[in-house]
Parts: sequence; C-alpha cells; structure tokens
Amino acid sequence: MCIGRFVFGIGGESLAVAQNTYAVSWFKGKELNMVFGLQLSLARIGSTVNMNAMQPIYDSIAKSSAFADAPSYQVLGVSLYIAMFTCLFSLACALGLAFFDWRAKRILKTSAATTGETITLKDMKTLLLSGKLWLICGICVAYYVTVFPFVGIGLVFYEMKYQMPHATAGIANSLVYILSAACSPVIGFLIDKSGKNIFWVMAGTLLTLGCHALFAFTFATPFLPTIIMGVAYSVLAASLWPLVSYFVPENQLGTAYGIMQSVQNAGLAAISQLSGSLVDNNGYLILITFYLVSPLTPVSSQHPQ
Ligand SMILES: C[C@H](NC(=O)[C@@H](N)CCCCN)C(=O)O
Repeated sequence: MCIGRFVFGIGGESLAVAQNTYAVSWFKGKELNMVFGLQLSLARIGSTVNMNAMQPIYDSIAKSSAFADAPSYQVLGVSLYIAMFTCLFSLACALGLAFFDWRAKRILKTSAATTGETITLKDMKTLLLSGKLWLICGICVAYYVTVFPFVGIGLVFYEMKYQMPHATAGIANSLVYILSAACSPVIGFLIDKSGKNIFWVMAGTLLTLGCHALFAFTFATPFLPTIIMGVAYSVLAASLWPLVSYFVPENQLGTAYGIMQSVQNAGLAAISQLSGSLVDNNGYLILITFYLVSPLTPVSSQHPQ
C-alpha cells in the first residue's frame, strides 16, 4: 500500500505542477485567476465525488452475488479498479492536450507551452534565493495545513463535537470542497477584475482563521463556518497559485511550482501526523486552536502588492 501511495503522490503532484505551468503559459494576462479557479473547481468536483462515491461503490460490490463470499481486500481491489478508469480518462485528456499543444506549435511556429528557453543553473540559483518564492511557499504551507488535514479528520470531528449522524457529518465535511467547486471560477473572475491577488490571499486567510475560531470556541451550527471555509479556501487558492507567475520568468515556472508543491506536501505530511496525534492525546479543542495559529503565518508574511 505504501508503495502504491508513493507512486500516486509522484503522479498526482507532478500533474499539478504541469497543469499550473501550462495554465500560466497559455493564459497569462488573460483571466489567469479564473483559469486557476476553473482548474480548482474541477479538481474539487473530483475530490467530492471520491469522498462520497467510493463507500457506496464498495458496498454495492460487497453486496453483489459475484463477491458475496469474497474477502474485503478483493472487494476493495475491484473498487479501486473502477477508480482506475478516472485515471485513464485523465490520461486521455493529457493526450488531447499534447495534441493541441503540438498543433499550436505547428501553426504558430513556436513552442506553445514554453518560451523555448530552458532553465540554467544560474536561473536555478536565482530562483532558490528568491525571497518572494519562499514567502509564497510559506503562505501556501501554513494555509493548506489548516484545510486539507482538517477535512481529512473532519468526519470524526463533526460526529464527535456536534453529535452528528455519520451521513450528516459526511455532508458537512464535503461542503468545503462542494462550495469550492461551485464558486472558484466566479471568485477567480472577480480576482481578475480587481487585480489585487495579495489582498485576496489575506482575505481568504483571515476568513479561514474566523472559521477555525468558530469551530474551536462555539457550539453554533458548524454549517456556517464550513460554508465560509469553502468560500475562503476558493479565494485563497484562486489568488495564491497565479501569484507565482508575476515574478518568476516563464522558463522557471515549472521548477517554481515544483518547489511550491514540495514545500506544501512536506508540511502536509508532518501536520497530518501531528493532527492525528493532537486529536488522540489532547482532543479537538487543542487541534483547532493549533489550526487557528497556523494561518497567522501567512497573514504576517504578506506585504502590499
Ligand atoms: C491548487 C491546489 N493544489 C494543490 O494543493 C495540489 N498539491 C494538489 C492537492 C490535491 C489535494 N487532494 C488546491 O487543490 O487547492
């Protein structure tokens, strides 16, 4: 299983790096935030379908006469084979993209997704010494560790703190992603219109901070902070990722997004472990208080655009 997850991590995150680089190369100066919002929206539709569909798929296979006496690992294996078809669909889309890129290159007599220049060791050094890049990485990791691990343990949180039945807790937990799927393109469009990415990054961070405060210190309906968190997360994601393209030259974008994803994932790996141990040893109040402190890092590391 660990090997499978390792390969999955390499594939998924490389895909994200390539997607971001293509998006900037094709849409810079033309509604880039909206394109990132749209990309985010489709990714979150995928996450929501995954969160809600895998258990029913597993249950229906287990109940089917063909697998009535099958051990659970076999039922799981068949469920994962079904999931594999969405990866094949993704591969088909990537091949379609390669075709359009090749066609654009042929028609425009240029490389569509790159400037033709490749990154040099000197560029790499400049990039690694760029304070702006590390600030964005800091914002990214400090913000995302308060959202992804929270959604990861959200189901049990809603069940335990708010005494919700399993199904209602599942709906509450997927609301962050459902809302993000619905509103990211619109938010991206609004960010394009205002052109103030850093303002929106701060707004997304502060709103998320407010949500964690409501989760930690009140027993008011959790649906309100969850809904606000869905919107805040969309605001942050649609404004933060395109920001890289404002100061990193096009031939270094892939490397810059690769560094950003690595830093984000290193933080997520550590904080997911810490979240589990904080919940087990200290309870949810301490965990949410920890989430409350983490976004303060992005707020304090931002300065006006
Ligand atoms: C845009 C941003 N993408 C990421 O954070 C990637 N590392 C992919 C994460 C996939 C999460 N299951 C985002 O999704 O907000």
